Amino acid sequence: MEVKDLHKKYRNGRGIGNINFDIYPGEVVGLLGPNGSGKTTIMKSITGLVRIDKGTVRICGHDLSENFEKAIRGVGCLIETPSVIGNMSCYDNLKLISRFYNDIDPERIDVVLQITGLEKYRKDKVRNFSLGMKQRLAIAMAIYQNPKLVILDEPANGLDIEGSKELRRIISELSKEFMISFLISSHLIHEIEMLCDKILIIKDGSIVDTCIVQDVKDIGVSLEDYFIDRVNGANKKSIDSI
Ligand SMILES: Nc1ncnc2c1ncn2[C@@H]1O[C@H](COP(=O)(O)OP(=O)(O)OP(=O)(O)O)[C@@H](O)[C@H]1O
Repeated sequence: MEVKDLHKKYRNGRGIGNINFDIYPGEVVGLLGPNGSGKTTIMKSITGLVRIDKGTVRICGHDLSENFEKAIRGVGCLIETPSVIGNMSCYDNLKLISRFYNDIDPERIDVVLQITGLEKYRKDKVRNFSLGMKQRLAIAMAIYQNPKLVILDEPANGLDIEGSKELRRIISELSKEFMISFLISSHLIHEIEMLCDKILIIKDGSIVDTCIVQDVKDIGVSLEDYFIDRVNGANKKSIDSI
């Protein structure tokens, strides 16, 4: 995916501006920034959930504003709370999704249940699921249509240690085995550090830095210190010289 010169201002003057980034196949990219910095607005802008003022978003070669249906077909997303139906079984929630995609063999339901480790709960009512299981089901729903890019807004929120670990396992498997790219926002810096290859640091609606997690580790700086340095506006030399 390719995002160029993206701008979105709400009526109150807040929003995002001059956003540029690429995500390559199989890459896991984190959006890291303080509250109100614009992470959700970026995610909503690139999925057509808010109307952008300026810029281009290309997904799998399709321009989001010119060819919305083709572009969005390549995207699975989980923004805000997972929309699962409690009084239906796990399988039936997926069956409902499958109705939107006549061209996909419904056997894909079994595949996504297996990837997300939910096969043994397939008949269970979702209202009895833990938050981590609901989150896994939401991911199963997001990947049903074989997306090339999955967008997850704060996916580890409220998850316990095991739930977070399982989520990381699923994301890592999908990115490595199926070359699915991910764009993930989080406040949880350690979660982002363990999950992501690349991080976009957002402040006041702009990307103030793009870094490769391994490069930060290689210079011997914690991602936390690196992030604080960037958000506080220190220049690159200050951290490079540590
Ligand atoms: N619908 C809206 N109308 C007006 N202003 C908005 C709207 N949605 C977000 N904003 C403002 O735009 C800015 C960016 O908000 P956004 O929700 O994208 O940030 P965020 O980084 O996702 O925040 P958080 O980490 O708290 O979820 C904030 O100042 C916010 O108050």
